[in-house]
Amino acid sequence: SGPLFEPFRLGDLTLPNRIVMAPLTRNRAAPGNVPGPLAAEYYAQRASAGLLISEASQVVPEGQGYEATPGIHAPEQIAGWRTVTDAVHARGGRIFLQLWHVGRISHVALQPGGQPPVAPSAIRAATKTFVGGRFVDTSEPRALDIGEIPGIVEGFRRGAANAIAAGFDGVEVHAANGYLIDQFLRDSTNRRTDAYGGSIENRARLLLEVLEAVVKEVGGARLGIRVSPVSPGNDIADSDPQALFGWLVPRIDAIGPAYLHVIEGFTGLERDHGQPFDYGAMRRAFRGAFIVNNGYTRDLATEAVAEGRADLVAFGRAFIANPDLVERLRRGAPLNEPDRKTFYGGDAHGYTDYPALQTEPA
Ligand SMILES: C=C(C(=O)O)c1ccccc1
Repeated sequence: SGPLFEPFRLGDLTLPNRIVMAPLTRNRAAPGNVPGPLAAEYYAQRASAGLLISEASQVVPEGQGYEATPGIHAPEQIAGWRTVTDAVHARGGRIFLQLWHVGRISHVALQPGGQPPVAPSAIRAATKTFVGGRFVDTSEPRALDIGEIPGIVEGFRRGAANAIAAGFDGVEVHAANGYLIDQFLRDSTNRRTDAYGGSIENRARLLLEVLEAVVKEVGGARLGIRVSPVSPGNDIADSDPQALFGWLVPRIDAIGPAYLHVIEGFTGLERDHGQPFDYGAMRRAFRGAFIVNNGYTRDLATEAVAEGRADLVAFGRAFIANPDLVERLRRGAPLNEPDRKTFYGGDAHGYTDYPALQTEPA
């Protein structure tokens, strides 16, 4: 039934197909930023994916930027995630957790002690976040002191260790979409004059330190990285993304992660957005698995895998609305349309109540 349904070896895992559930923020965590009561059901419903990647989960309290996103830094959060991984494994699934720190994409109301969000430099993002049921302007951040950076790296390492303790099969470092690590990578947001700013090598230092710490903790087989080379979302830009990633990818490759997950174009919008980017060069510079994402259809995904441009294809919105996306793609069945009004926040509606295809009567 086609290239998307060939098994694939990812680290120590055998994925039964090439279809990945992309990380999706759903803002349904319970108080204490614990996974919500429906999270286990939501992920278990989608366990037929080759690989599930969880919603982004903050590694430290100041890494939270939106209401009701789960953490992976407190014991009760680890316990909450354990119910999710147990439910996915009981259905024969495999799941990675996405490790997150939002940096400046936050608001003082979400910050411990109402402090300013942290960032590489004190440059406010021209964007909004969601607090108290309303969209509000992100707050003015403060620049991290160089002495605080080891604490950020430790936060990611600890989060990775906590994710494995919670039963995850691996972790994905979130280096995309204008969040903290991406803010360090780009010269529009990183104006530091110390060893973490200026040259590409300096701007990439935090990411590589995080990857080194996490790979030491969990091993390359259980490590993935997500990047978005040219997406402008969350008010991010760079003067030369091709040079940045041309320098970066061989060094990511040398650390030996199982996969590189690449968002093509503008996250959630057009794939051919703005400046052209040579994704093929990235694919050729990386020896691990290559996951592509953003607006893929069954045909586009089949072509990408058949032509060797990707090993795996991640689907976001399609997985929100189709718990049995794998079966629907296998059959070429029509897909449920996602309801954008219930993407962020709420209850079971638009979360665990999307229908699967009726299986033929036995
Ligand atoms: C973690 C997110 C990302 O990577 O874009 C996110 C956060 C809030 C809403 C949608 C997506």
